[in-house]
Amino acid sequence: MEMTALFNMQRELDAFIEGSKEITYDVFEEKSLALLIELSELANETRCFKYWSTKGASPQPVLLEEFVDSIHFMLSLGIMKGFTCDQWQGKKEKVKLTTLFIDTQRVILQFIAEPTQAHYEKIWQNYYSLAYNLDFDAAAITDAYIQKNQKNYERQRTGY
Ligand SMILES: O=c1ccn([C@H]2C[C@H](O)[C@@H](COP(=O)(O)OP(=O)(O)OP(=O)(O)O)O2)c(=O)[nH]1
Repeated sequence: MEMTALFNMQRELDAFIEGSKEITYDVFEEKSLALLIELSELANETRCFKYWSTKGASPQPVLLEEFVDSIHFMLSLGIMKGFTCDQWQGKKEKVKLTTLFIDTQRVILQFIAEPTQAHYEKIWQNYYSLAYNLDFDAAAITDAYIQKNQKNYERQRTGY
């Protein structure tokens, strides 16, 4: 998946948010924690680990919105550190979701401890697997990203 357009949209959104909230300090840790939380919110909506319950996953649009919140913070962290992901690729392999969520938490924590391009790419690969295992295709992700990106502007404008 081609990512240049999304990186550009994210750069503009970040500048808008940081301007409107007058952010003058380094928010790398804040964005990193936000990413971990968005990942957990997605896991929670899939309910994949809730062996104690018979209730199923939330509807696909709910999962997709949680997913693209993570994508916002992934793009944003890359922009902060000068890292890219020109072609988003990964494995097309059905795996156990719970294991994949834990592994993704692990690679995010690795990146936070040591923010390198290699660690950054590893997170993108995990998110590719998440997308594949949750049946999101490139077009659906792009559409949902654009929609949430617009919503984020509206929220800033309405004093969120
Ligand atoms: O510098 C930033 C800060 C935030 N966001 C975006 C990412 C995400 O899409 C949204 C924050 O997530 P969410 O919408 O879940 O925010 P929340 O404050 O947790 O929402 P709620 O109060 O509805 O739970 O803001 C950015 O893109 N760049």
